[in-house]
Amino acid sequence: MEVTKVLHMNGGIRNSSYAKNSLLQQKVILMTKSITNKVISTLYNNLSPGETIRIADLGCSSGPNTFLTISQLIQTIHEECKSNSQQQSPEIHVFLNDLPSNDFNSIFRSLPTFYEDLRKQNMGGDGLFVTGVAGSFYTRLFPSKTLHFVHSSYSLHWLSQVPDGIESNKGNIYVASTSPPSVVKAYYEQYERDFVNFLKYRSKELADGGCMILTILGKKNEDRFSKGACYLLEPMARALRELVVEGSIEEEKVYTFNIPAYYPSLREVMYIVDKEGSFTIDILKTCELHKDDFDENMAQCVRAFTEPLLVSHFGDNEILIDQVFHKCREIYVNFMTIEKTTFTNVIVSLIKRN
Ligand SMILES: C[S@@+](CC[C@H](N)C(=O)[O-])C[C@H]1O[C@@H](n2cnc3c(N)ncnc32)[C@H](O)[C@@H]1O
Repeated sequence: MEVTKVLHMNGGIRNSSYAKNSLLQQKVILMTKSITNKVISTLYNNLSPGETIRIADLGCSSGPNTFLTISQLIQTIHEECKSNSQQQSPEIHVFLNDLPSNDFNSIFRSLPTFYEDLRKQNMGGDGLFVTGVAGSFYTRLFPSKTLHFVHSSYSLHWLSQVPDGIESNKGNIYVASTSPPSVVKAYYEQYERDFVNFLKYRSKELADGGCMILTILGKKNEDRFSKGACYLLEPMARALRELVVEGSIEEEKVYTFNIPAYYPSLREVMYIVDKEGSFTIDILKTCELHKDDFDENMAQCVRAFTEPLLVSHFGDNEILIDQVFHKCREIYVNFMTIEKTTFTNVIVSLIKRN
């Protein structure tokens, strides 16, 4: 599976779209607002007169969350202007990045309404420039020293590829309690390689004093089978195994399906940032979100971010995909009533070392 070609959230605004099934991620963006405000305020106060502030949102996807992130940032800049009695906000250039198969068309179609809403709220719109940037954030995306701020929410747990050497992970689609130690190691090592590349490239692209705030779906502790990730992916693994027993999918097909994602712990994030060395850690913490905090159909939520991967591996068979998620829905209901579902988010605020 070529992840950079295949991976994207379900586009558009149909029932299974990411736009309609991303409440969990929306809650997470709102949770980090105070940290983001603080960082943006500092950046604003350090701008030279007339300087354009350049911000990148990496893994922006499409739908309301894409615009929620930008409007929060713009609002903070406007509030800073007001409190400094400045008549005019600096020009703001926002780069929205995602993989090439992301639904950028939906974003571009929504832009006029977004600008109009900003004007209605007296937050300008004229000095805002939005640019789409298609490409993997595990590669260089921007010229040297051009960005002031990088934001990324719920994207950096995606890997650049399914780790090599995990053929023995049969019947699991991720790191599960029955995965051999070699599989756990391969997943972690792929994560470390990818995150190091991410930090290395961003350190080249950020201007001196530039900052990043990254929110990553993680695990609660060093327990490699920590529940957070299991809540999301284990029901799908069970659904696929049931479909093998029923004869709807070949066993070998399920044995070779693995999700290219890794959910790191706070200590793993800290270790990799320190080891790579381009950034100092300003804030590093975990925040938990409970399923009771948002009303979302988890099977639909998981469908919105995994369907393209399933289609690429099992074929574009709508009946089969419907079957998988029909089973998932039943499994989620049982799974979540037995256990109190909690999602652990690792939030890290980083400042580029000079
Ligand atoms: C769960 S969505 C998060 C979207 C949005 N930031 C939010 O909080 O709702 C993760 C996004 O990261 C993107 N993504 C994953 N790997 C990527 C990569 N290597 N480069 C750029 N985007 C990537 C996916 O395509 C997807 O749109």
